[in-house]
Amino acid sequence: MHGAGNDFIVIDAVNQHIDLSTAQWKYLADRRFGIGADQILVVEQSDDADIDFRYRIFNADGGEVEQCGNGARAFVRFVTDKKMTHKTALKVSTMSGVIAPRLEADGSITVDMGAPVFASSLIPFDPQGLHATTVANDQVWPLHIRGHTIAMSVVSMGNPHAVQIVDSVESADVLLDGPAIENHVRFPKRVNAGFMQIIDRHAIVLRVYERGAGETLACGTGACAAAVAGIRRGLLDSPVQVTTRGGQLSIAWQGDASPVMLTGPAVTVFEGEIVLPD
Ligand SMILES: N[C@H](CCC[C@H](N)C(=O)O)C(=O)O
Repeated sequence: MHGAGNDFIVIDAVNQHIDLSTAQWKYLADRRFGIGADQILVVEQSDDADIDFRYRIFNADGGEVEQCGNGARAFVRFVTDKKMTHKTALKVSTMSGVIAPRLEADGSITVDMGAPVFASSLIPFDPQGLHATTVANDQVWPLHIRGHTIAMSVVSMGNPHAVQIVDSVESADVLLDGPAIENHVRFPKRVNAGFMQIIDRHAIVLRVYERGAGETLACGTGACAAAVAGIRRGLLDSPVQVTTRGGQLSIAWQGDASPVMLTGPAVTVFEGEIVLPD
């Protein structure tokens, strides 16, 4: 499946027992030796009567992570098409809390991704010794990367994001700066690196070098983080249309502790079975 080109293997772990090793997750995600995906999404039963499903996410590097916005839309499409639910509005628990995806009449999917988090310790981000610049309602941090300093907004959507504004996403050094940011010592759990080009107050173009997956064609939580950072900096107004290399996403956020709403497509490409090596 994919959501704006961010591609996933989605596995039903309600009707089969799934307990894979890191090496097996990596094998599944490998585009040459396995099936190939940015992330692997696992659909599990919920042990809470008020929650419809549990949703686990593994990056292509085999690491389990807290949240995946594009994946949440593929999740809804999967459980709906597999008739694992008759609901169109779900409550789904993830490692970072409960999200609420909803299947819209036009086939798009809107996900309440919860409120953004800015406290450094919760990102987690180590600002020690750095002096932030206050820009409207945002704190912008000077991060030293590959011999130059980049002004970063740092925000969590359950997973960590460092977002910078660039003049052009096409000329941005995503493939060199991206991994340097992802693995920067000030992010103890690494970080997703967003490169945002502002078009107007309601539109951006975005590239994201994702933690554990490299550059993807779209990043849902990255689109949320970029829109939130731009709104906080007084440069964007909700809703924000986000153009990614894989398609269009729409983000709505009313500020402060209100939830970030992510809307976009979810497409099933094919399904099948695989015999996993031990
Ligand atoms: N690479 C992310 C997980 C997937 C997020 C992205 N695919 C999305 O749509 O939000 C991380 O390590 O936090």
